[in-house]
Amino acid sequence: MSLNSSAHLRLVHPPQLDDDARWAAVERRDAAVDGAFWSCVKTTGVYCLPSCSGRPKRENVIFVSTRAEAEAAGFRPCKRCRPERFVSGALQDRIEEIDWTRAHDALNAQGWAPLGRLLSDEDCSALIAGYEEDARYRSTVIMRRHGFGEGEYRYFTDPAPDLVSTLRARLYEKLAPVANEWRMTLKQKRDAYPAKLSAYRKRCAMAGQKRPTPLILKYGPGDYNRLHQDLYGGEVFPLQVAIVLSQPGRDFFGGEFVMTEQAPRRQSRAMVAPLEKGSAIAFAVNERPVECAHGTYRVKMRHGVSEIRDGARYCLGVIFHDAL
Ligand SMILES: O=C(O)CCC(=O)C(=O)O
Ligand SMILES: [Fe+2]
Repeated sequence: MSLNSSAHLRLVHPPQLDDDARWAAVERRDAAVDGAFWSCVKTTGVYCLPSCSGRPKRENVIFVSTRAEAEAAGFRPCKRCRPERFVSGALQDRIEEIDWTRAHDALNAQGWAPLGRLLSDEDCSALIAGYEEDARYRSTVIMRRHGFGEGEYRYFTDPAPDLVSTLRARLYEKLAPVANEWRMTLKQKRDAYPAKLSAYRKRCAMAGQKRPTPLILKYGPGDYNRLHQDLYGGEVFPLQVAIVLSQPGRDFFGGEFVMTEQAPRRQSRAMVAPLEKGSAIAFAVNERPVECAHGTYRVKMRHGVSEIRDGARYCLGVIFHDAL
């Protein structure tokens, strides 16, 4: 099975349609142009795929080219056609389409940011099927043996499949500016994070951290992941990404992605991130700065997964520093 995300491309270069052609496509409910544009319905406040079964009036519809534009204008995803679930095109383009300004604001405000759907059903299935292929992995961890929880995970060997390498390299570039901002705010002595993952991995290697950290986790009924921090040595990139590969409420029940934050002299706060199949979350690995009237303080974050009550839950973890 191919893990190359271009194997199931639908629209690599969406045709540039004028508004009349867009409206004609909406009238025919043309799934072939899904992803090429989005129709926002002023009367209902939702935005839709061209193939949506809804029947808006022409005068109530405006067209936009990206979901970020629709959301910025205050429109919500339609409950019928679920435009937030739609994925197509090259993975790089999906990553570009994320509203990174909003993600950066969320990371600064709460230490985590939903990135929306990044992987297609086919991507998720390929990664899950690949879990059984020993040659892809450098090691397997049975969580109980280390007191990490119940379940297991496997670290990809180098080079990881295209999909995983692309995700890691491109997401790194988007998150490095936040990492550098946090480094400055927290007055850390470490050098600036380079713009490219390849340069950062060289730095990890100089610190003796040479083993790749992207992994797939697999949980069954009764399994869970204790609150933890993914630190693998002194070299730390302060953000990481997780992508759930199974659909909650169908493939598994329970198994929520949980985070806690510990501020100085405060009780911990718990946060739960809603994650659908294929959707990604970026979050703080260990510390993040919080600015207040008196200056800046440091908050510690941990993450884990609540008990899976039934079914199977797989997750792709993308950590940017390598391991000792
Ligand atoms: O299974 C999950 O959602 C959490 C995975 C995790 O701990 C990680 O990606 O670092
Ligand atoms: Fe983790």
